[in-house]
Amino acid sequence: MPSLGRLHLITDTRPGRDPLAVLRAALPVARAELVVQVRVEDDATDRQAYDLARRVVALCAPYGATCLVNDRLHVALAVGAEGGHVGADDLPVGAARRVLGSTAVLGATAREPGTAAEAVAAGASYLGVGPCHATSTKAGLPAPIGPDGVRAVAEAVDVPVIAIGGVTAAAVPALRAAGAYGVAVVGALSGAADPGRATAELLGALTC
Ligand SMILES: Cc1ncc(COP(=O)(O)OP(=O)(O)O)c(N)n1
Ligand SMILES: Cc1ncsc1CCOP(=O)(O)O
Ligand SMILES: [Mg+2]
Repeated sequence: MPSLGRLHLITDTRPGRDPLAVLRAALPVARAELVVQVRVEDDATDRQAYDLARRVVALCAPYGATCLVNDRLHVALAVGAEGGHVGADDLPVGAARRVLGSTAVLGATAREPGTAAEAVAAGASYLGVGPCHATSTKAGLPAPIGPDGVRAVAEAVDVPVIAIGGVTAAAVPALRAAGAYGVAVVGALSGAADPGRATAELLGALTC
Protein backbone atom coordinates (compact mmCIF):
# COMPACT_ATOMS: atom_id res chain seq x y z
CA MET A 1 0.00 0.00 0.00
CA PRO A 2 1.53 3.41 -0.92
CA SER A 3 2.18 5.80 1.95
CA LEU A 4 -0.73 8.00 2.94
CA GLY A 5 -0.71 11.70 2.01
CA ARG A 6 -0.49 14.12 4.88
CA LEU A 7 -2.97 16.77 3.72
CA HIS A 8 -6.57 15.59 3.56
CA LEU A 9 -8.93 17.92 1.72
CA ILE A 10 -12.54 17.14 2.51
CA THR A 11 -14.96 18.40 -0.11
CA ASP A 12 -17.25 21.22 0.97
CA THR A 13 -20.58 20.78 -0.80
CA ARG A 14 -22.53 23.33 1.21
CA PRO A 15 -24.49 25.83 -0.91
CA GLY A 16 -22.27 28.43 -2.54
CA ARG A 17 -19.11 26.33 -2.29
CA ASP A 18 -17.14 25.04 -5.29
CA PRO A 19 -15.26 21.91 -4.18
CA LEU A 20 -13.81 21.17 -7.60
CA ALA A 21 -12.36 24.68 -7.94
CA VAL A 22 -10.67 24.25 -4.56
CA LEU A 23 -9.38 20.85 -5.64
CA ARG A 24 -8.00 22.20 -8.91
CA ALA A 25 -6.05 24.81 -6.95
CA ALA A 26 -4.74 22.35 -4.37
CA LEU A 27 -3.67 19.50 -6.65
CA PRO A 28 -0.67 21.10 -8.42
CA VAL A 29 0.66 22.27 -5.06
CA ALA A 30 0.19 19.16 -2.92
CA ARG A 31 0.22 16.47 -5.60
CA ALA A 32 0.73 13.02 -4.04
CA GLU A 33 0.63 14.52 -0.54
CA LEU A 34 -3.05 15.27 -1.14
CA VAL A 35 -5.81 12.94 -0.05
CA VAL A 36 -9.21 14.10 -1.23
CA GLN A 37 -12.14 12.83 0.78
CA VAL A 38 -15.40 13.14 -1.11
CA ARG A 39 -17.95 14.11 1.54
CA VAL A 40 -21.43 15.21 0.53
CA GLU A 41 -24.30 16.48 2.63
CA ASP A 42 -26.44 13.79 4.25
CA ASP A 43 -29.40 14.66 2.02
CA ALA A 44 -27.42 14.40 -1.21
CA THR A 45 -28.38 11.53 -3.46
CA ASP A 46 -26.06 8.65 -4.26
CA ARG A 47 -26.06 9.90 -7.83
CA GLN A 48 -24.77 13.29 -6.71
CA ALA A 49 -22.09 11.62 -4.61
CA TYR A 50 -21.14 9.38 -7.50
CA ASP A 51 -20.91 12.25 -9.99
CA LEU A 52 -18.66 14.26 -7.67
CA ALA A 53 -16.49 11.27 -6.74
CA ARG A 54 -16.05 10.28 -10.38
CA ARG A 55 -14.77 13.74 -11.21
CA VAL A 56 -12.48 13.81 -8.18
CA VAL A 57 -10.92 10.46 -9.14
CA ALA A 58 -10.24 11.76 -12.65
CA LEU A 59 -8.69 15.00 -11.36
CA CYS A 60 -6.50 13.23 -8.79
CA ALA A 61 -5.06 10.57 -11.09
CA PRO A 62 -2.50 12.69 -13.02
CA TYR A 63 -1.07 14.00 -9.76
CA GLY A 64 -0.86 10.72 -7.89
CA ALA A 65 -3.29 12.12 -5.31
CA THR A 66 -5.58 9.76 -3.42
CA CYS A 67 -9.37 9.81 -3.51
CA LEU A 68 -11.41 8.46 -0.62
CA VAL A 69 -15.18 8.54 -0.20
CA ASN A 70 -16.81 9.37 3.11
CA ASP A 71 -19.58 7.09 4.41
CA ARG A 72 -20.83 5.73 1.05
CA LEU A 73 -18.51 2.82 0.35
CA HIS A 74 -20.52 1.58 -2.62
CA VAL A 75 -19.74 4.93 -4.27
CA ALA A 76 -16.05 4.43 -3.49
CA LEU A 77 -16.12 1.05 -5.20
CA ALA A 78 -18.17 2.31 -8.13
CA VAL A 79 -15.74 5.09 -9.02
CA GLY A 80 -12.55 3.17 -8.32
CA ALA A 81 -11.51 5.33 -5.38
CA GLU A 82 -8.61 4.12 -3.23
CA GLY A 83 -10.81 3.73 -0.18
CA GLY A 84 -13.22 5.31 2.25
CA HIS A 85 -13.80 6.78 5.69
CA VAL A 86 -16.33 5.65 8.31
CA GLY A 87 -17.48 6.96 11.67
CA ALA A 88 -19.87 5.98 14.42
CA ASP A 89 -23.02 6.30 12.29
CA ASP A 90 -21.58 4.39 9.33
CA LEU A 91 -20.73 0.76 8.69
CA PRO A 92 -18.60 -0.72 11.49
CA VAL A 93 -14.91 -0.74 10.63
CA GLY A 94 -14.75 -4.52 10.20
CA ALA A 95 -17.71 -4.50 7.84
CA ALA A 96 -16.24 -1.57 5.93
CA ARG A 97 -12.98 -3.49 5.54
CA ARG A 98 -14.88 -6.48 4.13
CA VAL A 99 -16.70 -4.22 1.66
CA LEU A 100 -13.57 -2.41 0.48
CA GLY A 101 -11.16 -5.34 0.51
CA SER A 102 -7.82 -5.89 2.18
CA THR A 103 -5.72 -3.42 0.18
CA ALA A 104 -7.99 -0.36 0.30
CA VAL A 105 -7.29 2.70 2.41
CA LEU A 106 -9.81 2.72 5.26
CA GLY A 107 -10.12 5.60 7.69
CA ALA A 108 -12.11 5.52 10.90
CA THR A 109 -13.08 8.31 13.26
CA ALA A 110 -11.79 8.06 16.83
CA ARG A 111 -11.65 10.43 19.80
CA GLU A 112 -10.06 8.38 22.51
CA PRO A 113 -7.45 5.61 22.82
CA GLY A 114 -9.78 2.69 23.49
CA THR A 115 -12.02 3.12 20.46
CA ALA A 116 -8.97 4.03 18.38
CA ALA A 117 -7.28 0.72 19.18
CA GLU A 118 -10.52 -1.15 18.44
CA ALA A 119 -10.82 0.55 15.07
CA VAL A 120 -7.27 -0.41 14.15
CA ALA A 121 -7.82 -4.00 15.26
CA ALA A 122 -10.93 -4.09 13.06
CA GLY A 123 -9.01 -2.98 9.99
CA ALA A 124 -8.61 0.80 9.93
CA SER A 125 -5.46 1.89 8.10
CA TYR A 126 -5.59 5.46 9.47
CA LEU A 127 -7.62 7.34 12.07
CA GLY A 128 -9.39 10.69 11.79
CA VAL A 129 -9.08 12.17 15.27
CA GLY A 130 -11.04 15.12 16.54
CA PRO A 131 -12.55 17.59 16.65
CA CYS A 132 -9.23 19.04 17.69
CA HIS A 133 -10.49 22.61 17.76
CA ALA A 134 -13.83 24.35 17.45
CA THR A 135 -15.38 24.18 14.01
CA SER A 136 -18.42 25.69 12.37
CA THR A 137 -18.34 23.20 9.50
CA LYS A 138 -20.11 20.34 11.25
CA ALA A 139 -22.78 20.73 13.93
CA GLY A 140 -23.41 18.54 16.94
CA LEU A 141 -19.84 17.55 17.63
CA PRO A 142 -18.51 16.87 21.14
CA ALA A 143 -16.05 19.25 22.82
CA PRO A 144 -12.68 19.69 21.11
CA ILE A 145 -9.97 17.33 22.34
CA GLY A 146 -7.01 19.61 21.55
CA PRO A 147 -3.44 18.45 20.93
CA ASP A 148 -3.46 16.51 24.21
CA GLY A 149 -6.37 14.38 22.99
CA VAL A 150 -4.56 13.74 19.74
CA ARG A 151 -1.46 12.69 21.67
CA ALA A 152 -3.43 10.19 23.74
CA VAL A 153 -4.73 8.50 20.59
CA ALA A 154 -1.44 8.67 18.70
CA GLU A 155 0.36 6.94 21.57
CA ALA A 156 -2.18 4.11 21.53
CA VAL A 157 -2.03 3.13 17.85
CA ASP A 158 0.50 2.36 15.14
CA VAL A 159 -1.40 3.77 12.16
CA PRO A 160 -1.32 7.38 10.89
CA VAL A 161 -3.37 9.82 12.94
CA ILE A 162 -5.08 12.54 10.92
CA ALA A 163 -6.16 15.47 13.07
CA ILE A 164 -9.46 17.09 12.10
CA GLY A 165 -11.63 19.95 13.26
CA GLY A 166 -10.79 23.64 13.11
CA VAL A 167 -7.35 22.91 11.72
CA THR A 168 -5.40 25.84 10.29
CA ALA A 169 -1.75 26.10 9.25
CA ALA A 170 -1.05 27.83 12.55
CA ALA A 171 -2.47 24.85 14.46
CA VAL A 172 -0.40 22.27 12.62
CA PRO A 173 2.89 22.44 14.60
CA ALA A 174 1.20 21.60 17.91
CA LEU A 175 -0.78 18.78 16.31
CA ARG A 176 2.36 17.36 14.72
CA ALA A 177 4.21 17.61 18.02
CA ALA A 178 1.33 15.65 19.55
CA GLY A 179 1.89 12.83 17.09
CA ALA A 180 -0.46 13.66 14.23
CA TYR A 181 0.83 12.35 10.91
CA GLY A 182 -1.35 14.73 8.93
CA VAL A 183 -4.47 16.87 9.02
CA ALA A 184 -7.90 16.94 7.40
CA VAL A 185 -9.50 20.27 6.58
CA VAL A 186 -12.67 21.66 5.13
CA GLY A 187 -12.82 25.38 5.92
CA ALA A 188 -9.09 26.10 5.83
CA LEU A 189 -9.13 25.43 2.09
CA SER A 190 -12.75 25.88 1.06
CA GLY A 191 -12.96 29.26 2.79
CA ALA A 192 -9.55 30.51 1.68
CA ALA A 193 -9.31 33.51 -0.60
CA ASP A 194 -6.46 31.74 -2.39
CA PRO A 195 -6.80 27.95 -1.93
CA GLY A 196 -3.51 27.24 -3.73
CA ARG A 197 -1.61 29.45 -1.34
CA ALA A 198 -3.50 28.03 1.65
CA THR A 199 -2.52 24.54 0.44
CA ALA A 200 1.13 25.57 0.31
CA GLU A 201 0.92 26.98 3.84
CA LEU A 202 -0.67 23.82 5.24
CA LEU A 203 1.80 21.62 3.41
CA GLY A 204 4.75 23.70 4.57
CA ALA A 205 3.61 23.29 8.17
CA LEU A 206 3.15 19.55 7.67
CA THR A 207 6.44 18.75 6.01
CA CYS A 208 8.94 21.08 7.71
C1 LIG B 1 -10.31 12.35 8.38
C2 LIG B 1 -11.70 12.36 8.92
N1 LIG B 1 -11.88 12.28 10.25
C3 LIG B 1 -13.12 12.29 10.77
C4 LIG B 1 -14.22 12.38 9.95
C5 LIG B 1 -15.62 12.36 10.51
O1 LIG B 1 -16.31 11.18 10.09
P1 LIG B 1 -17.73 10.85 10.78
O2 LIG B 1 -17.51 10.84 12.25
O3 LIG B 1 -18.29 9.63 10.17
O4 LIG B 1 -18.61 12.11 10.38
P2 LIG B 1 -19.05 12.55 8.89
O5 LIG B 1 -17.85 13.17 8.23
O6 LIG B 1 -19.49 11.34 8.16
O7 LIG B 1 -20.14 13.54 9.09
C6 LIG B 1 -14.01 12.45 8.57
N2 LIG B 1 -15.04 12.54 7.70
N3 LIG B 1 -12.74 12.44 8.08
C1 LIG C 1 -16.38 16.28 9.30
C2 LIG C 1 -15.79 16.68 10.58
N1 LIG C 1 -15.64 15.78 11.59
C3 LIG C 1 -15.05 16.30 12.67
S1 LIG C 1 -14.70 17.95 12.48
C4 LIG C 1 -15.32 17.94 10.89
C5 LIG C 1 -15.34 19.14 10.02
C6 LIG C 1 -14.01 19.79 9.88
O1 LIG C 1 -14.14 20.97 9.15
P1 LIG C 1 -13.16 22.21 9.38
O2 LIG C 1 -11.82 21.84 8.85
O3 LIG C 1 -13.80 23.31 8.56
O4 LIG C 1 -13.17 22.53 10.84
MG1 LIG D 1 -19.44 9.32 8.56
